[in-house]
Amino acid sequence: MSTAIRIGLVSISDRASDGTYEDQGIPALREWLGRALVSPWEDVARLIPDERPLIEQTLVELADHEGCSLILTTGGTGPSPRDVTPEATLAVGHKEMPGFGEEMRRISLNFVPTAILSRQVAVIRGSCLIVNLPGQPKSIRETLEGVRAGDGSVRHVGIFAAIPYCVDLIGGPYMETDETVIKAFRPKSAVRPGRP
Ligand SMILES: Nc1ncnc2c1ncn2[C@@H]1O[C@H](COP(=O)(O)OP(=O)(O)OP(=O)(O)O)[C@@H](O)[C@H]1O
Ligand SMILES: Nc1nc2c(c(=O)[nH]1)N[C@H]1C(S)=C(S)[C@@H](COP(=O)(O)O)O[C@H]1N2
Repeated sequence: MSTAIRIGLVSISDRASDGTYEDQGIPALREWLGRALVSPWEDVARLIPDERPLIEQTLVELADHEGCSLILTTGGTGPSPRDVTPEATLAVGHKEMPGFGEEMRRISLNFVPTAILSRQVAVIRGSCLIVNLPGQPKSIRETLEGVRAGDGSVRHVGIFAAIPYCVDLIGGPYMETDETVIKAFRPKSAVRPGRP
């Protein structure tokens, strides 16, 4: 039995956190991970406003004290004055992982021309990978799972395909996925015997 990975889910929204509307970020993240992951996992969820010190403090708490190997944030990546998630993420990161942001913007352009307005980044802090997703709840599935053709075949692979191997490389638990949702890619040498 493999160790359950702890995944931080951080919804960053002024209006969801003050009750103006119901938060759909954390439910959407849970729903997608529930379909995508076949190995054990548990989440540590936080709903917070777009306040840079609070975002930094939350990311540090989840990475350093809650034992999260992966944190997914949603919201606050756009150009508005209150959108500061990328700045907070970069401030707590030890190493930037630019490929995630680049690839998410490419994937998202298949859905909306305003994809280029998302300044999303990803970083490694210690043994935790932190990835920003946009705030629109539907963008969670779009970026993690990618683009499908009308017949369900994959046209553009989602960024989650690269996350299990990245977590391996930083010392986290071995994550396995349901390949009908997202196929995790690992080099052959990194695939554990008896596992996909
Ligand atoms: N947590 C959320 N729950 C439900 N819908 C959301 C959430 N976050 C964002 N949205 C929707 O996605 C849109 C774009 O997200 P964005 O992060 O830019 O929010 P915003 O316009 O800065 O406002 P806020 O921070 O108050 O959610 C929002 O205007 C809202 O319609
Ligand atoms: N996949 C996907 N990416 C997306 C979107 C979307 O609907 N789907 N919305 C875009 C829009 S309209 C904005 S303003 C930016 C920033 O969103 P955020 O401030 O909610 O993080 O994400 C962009 N990326």
